[in-house]
Amino acid sequence: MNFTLPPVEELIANAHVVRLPMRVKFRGVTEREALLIHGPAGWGEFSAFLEYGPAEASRWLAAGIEAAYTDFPTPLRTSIPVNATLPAVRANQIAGVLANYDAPHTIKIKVAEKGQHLDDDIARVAETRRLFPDAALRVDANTGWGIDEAVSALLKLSEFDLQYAEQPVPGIVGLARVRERLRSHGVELKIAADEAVRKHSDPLEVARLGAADLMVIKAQPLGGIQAVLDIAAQSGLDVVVSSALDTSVGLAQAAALASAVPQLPYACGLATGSLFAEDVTATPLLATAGQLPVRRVAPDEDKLRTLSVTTERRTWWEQRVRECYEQLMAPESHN
Ligand SMILES: O=C(O)CCC(=O)C1=CC=C[C@@H](O)[C@@H]1C(=O)O
Ligand SMILES: [Mg+2]
Repeated sequence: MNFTLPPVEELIANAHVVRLPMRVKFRGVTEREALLIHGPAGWGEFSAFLEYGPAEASRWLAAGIEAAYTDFPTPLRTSIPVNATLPAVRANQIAGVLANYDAPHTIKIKVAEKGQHLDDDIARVAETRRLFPDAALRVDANTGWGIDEAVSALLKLSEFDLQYAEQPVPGIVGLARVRERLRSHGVELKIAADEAVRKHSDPLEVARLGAADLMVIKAQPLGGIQAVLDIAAQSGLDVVVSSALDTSVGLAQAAALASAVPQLPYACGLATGSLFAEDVTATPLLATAGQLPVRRVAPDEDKLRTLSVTTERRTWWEQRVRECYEQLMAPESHN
């Protein structure tokens, strides 16, 4: 970390825990909990997914503290081109979900959802292509396929003209295999690494092994803006800055990260504010015509009140902050 950790009691004293309802199920959740930290530089977000243990979640805490205690970097751009994100909904729900985004020019479609089949993915991608004939389409399987399955699925899905496929299979070597196998079929579909970057002990391994064409990078999961800018610079790969399904406070940090990345050849996955039915401010960070503004976000007091969680959940989050803080204080911490 490039800043001194404030005392944990100070973090807890200045924290608010909220729960936001979502318009549509995403990543298996219909509600999203987040702890927001108020600090001298503004607001930060700590919203590691509930199932993550302290080692992984501590990077998210470092990011939240960074946002609350340090200034955002000097922006190289004032707005960020963003994609709409389409959860693994049925084909007849697509138009309704995408109506929550203002004129998207790029759409990321979730595929390989547990309990669904390749036919569902084909129907979803085909219908999205029918509705948006000129949009750039990409798919994200979140490691949901095996190698053979990924190759046959992507051979079929690439008929709809895909910009890239994100994390079709688990691991780093798996990505490289899928990429090679597609090429041996004459399909030059680009492969993006996401989980292989943010969940791996070494986020640069993908780049070192040349396992993917581009990297998805996220502010909270990778420990904050400065940590991610270092990873991006060292990787030498093209990057796509994506959200961690954050509230508008976390999205502001992610947009600040995207604003400071030297090259942004692809739209970023930062339009996820549109997936929420409620946000922490009456002026949430939403995209207009595929562009997201770069600005700080402070939650509204009345939203903090109406969206606040039960005492029991608040206690759970406080305990989690303490456990993650311990990790950040540990001498072996890589953060
Ligand atoms: O990249 C996007 O378009 C939106 C963000 C997004 O897809 C995700 C946000 C949070 C958790 C992840 O499962 C998921 C992703 O895999 O990229
Ligand atoms: Mg992904």
